[in-house]
Amino acid sequence: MWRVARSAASTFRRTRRLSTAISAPCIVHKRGADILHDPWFNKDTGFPMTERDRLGLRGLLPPRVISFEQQYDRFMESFRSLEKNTEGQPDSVVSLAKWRILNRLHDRNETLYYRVLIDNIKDFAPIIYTPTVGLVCQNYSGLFRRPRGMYFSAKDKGEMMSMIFNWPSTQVDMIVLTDGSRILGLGDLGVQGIGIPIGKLDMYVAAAGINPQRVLPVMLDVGTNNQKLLEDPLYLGLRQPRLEGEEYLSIVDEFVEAVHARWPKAVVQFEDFQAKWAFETLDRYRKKFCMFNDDIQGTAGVALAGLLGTVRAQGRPLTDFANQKIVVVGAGSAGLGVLKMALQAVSRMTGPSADPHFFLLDKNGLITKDRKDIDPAALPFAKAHHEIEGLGLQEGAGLAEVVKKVKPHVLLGLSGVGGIFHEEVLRAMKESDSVRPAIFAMSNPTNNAECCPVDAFKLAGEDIVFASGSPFANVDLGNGKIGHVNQANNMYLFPGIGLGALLSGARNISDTMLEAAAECLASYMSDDEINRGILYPSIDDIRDITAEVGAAVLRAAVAEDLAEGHGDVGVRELQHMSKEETIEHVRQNMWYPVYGPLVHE
Ligand SMILES: NC(=O)c1ccc[n+]([C@@H]2O[C@H](COP(=O)([O-])OP(=O)(O)OC[C@H]3O[C@@H](n4cnc5c(N)ncnc54)[C@H](O)[C@@H]3O)[C@@H](O)[C@H]2O)c1
Ligand SMILES: O=C(O)C[C@H](O)C(=O)O
Ligand SMILES: [Mg+2]
Repeated sequence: MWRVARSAASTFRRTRRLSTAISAPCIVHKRGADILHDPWFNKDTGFPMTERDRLGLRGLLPPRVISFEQQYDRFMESFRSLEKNTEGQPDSVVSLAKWRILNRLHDRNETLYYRVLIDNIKDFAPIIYTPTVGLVCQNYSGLFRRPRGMYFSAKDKGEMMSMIFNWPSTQVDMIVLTDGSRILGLGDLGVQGIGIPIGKLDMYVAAAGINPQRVLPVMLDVGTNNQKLLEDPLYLGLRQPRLEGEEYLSIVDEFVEAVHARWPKAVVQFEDFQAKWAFETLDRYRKKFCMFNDDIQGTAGVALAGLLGTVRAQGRPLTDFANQKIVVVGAGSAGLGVLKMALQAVSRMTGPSADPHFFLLDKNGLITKDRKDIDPAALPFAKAHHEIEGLGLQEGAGLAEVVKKVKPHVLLGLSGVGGIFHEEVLRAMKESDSVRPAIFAMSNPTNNAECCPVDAFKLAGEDIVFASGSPFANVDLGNGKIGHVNQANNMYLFPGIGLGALLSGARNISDTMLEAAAECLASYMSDDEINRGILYPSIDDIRDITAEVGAAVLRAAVAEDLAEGHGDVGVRELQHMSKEETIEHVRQNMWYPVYGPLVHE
């Protein structure tokens, strides 16, 4: 008989049971082996005898009943031995091995999977989410064993309204949708991009407590322009170039209508669409449905919270944000989203005639009003001749030159280009006009980060504030000093935005709701943390910060008259909740994984 040691290192949290999690019976329409093969209901050896009798499971399992806690410890032990056994092997091999062991558990027993994920989020987020999820997407066709989520392809035109009813769950609250055209900084990965909605929704379950039976990852396969994939005999997506123009939009329209016909109150998050479609679809749907684009809007809020934290770290009042010189590298969905929200923040501080000191670069260098065929979305941030002539800058100036001449307070990268903040650029940041310059290398995954923190602290100086999109270890600066590495990733906001929108029953997601989310994150950190260069909470606290962000978003929806209520809780009730009551209400509505009694019907 195997024995599971109750090791002191067990992370199983007995005290975390939330009152709503104390298991209401769960109705199951299956019996016997069908239950064991359904990860939503399966408890493996954890089925108590009475339940085995009730559900026709007697004899289908070994006789001994193993507790949830023992199962948990056994999984963690196999995970830790896998870590030991793969020591010294290439990072990609180790990461994929870790992803496989977690994915197998996900496929078998969702309750246990989400419990280990929640309790060990710091260790497991980099596997199920960024950066390993990028590697999984790159290798998806080879890794594919079981489907997860739904696939709507260009060949399904005219069928989507009936296809949506193939999804087995009666209720869906949260949908993450991609067309695979810009997966992290890895480009067009076609159908293989489904890994991103799956990873994002895992974060929704772990951070926002969305019931995993009510999430739906979706791939909209309109083809791919990735030649390597088109030539790969194992590629699982449509082997055709991407649809464009009206043909493309008609597919997205049909999907969105089908979803809203079946689940009118589901929140839809658009993720990793190439910039032109990211902006176009956001414009097209945001007033009609409860949706948002995470790369444009979620990222903007997280970056703004970090930028406001940077002002505090400099010992300046928040209103000084209006005077910060910020160089943004990358004028795509993320970079433009950040600048738009930053501009709104400056306008709130200084009035409509705000004149922020933002400099925007894309692959052709500094963007000015002299740029030919300028992207209209970049126009508000393009520099006029008179604004830069004193600095000796002109259209298309390179990054190193811009940094040397502008001496920015903040250098923020959302370019997708690894290492673009090279030595010359980082050394130039040492001459910044700020006492505490900030470097945000926000591109994902790890190899696409604009620089690594070791180089940043070494070349730009130990006083910098540093943030990256993918996780990196803190830097040992010697003399007992630590260079803190923040993870500026939209995971700090999208779960709360989605949860707040859902629980308010918002008709749509307004700028005010998104501002409320960003402000909540910005004010979460104490002065002491900020002084130590810590801009965001530890990922261990992600459930807590998500409850607060969710409440802030909900309250903003109510204040703006966008809320229609959710479930038994109507708008009136939401209106009468204090801030603390709203946070408690949000917490009470977060799903938490425990084995509840199963009742057959
Ligand atoms: N940390 C986060 O939370 C977060 C959120 C969203 C996006 N991202 C990351 O940001 C990156 C960009 O995402 P996006 O959606 O904006 O992509 P995008 O393709 O829409 O935009 C990329 C931009 O970078 C510019 N660029 C390319 N090469 C450049 C170069 N050599 N110098 C300067 N600019 C260059 C392009 O011209 C374009 O404007 C991706 O790596 C993505 O993973 C991170
Ligand atoms: O997925 C992430 O880690 C963040 C962001 O949405 C991205 O596209 O890089
Ligand atoms: Mg994204």
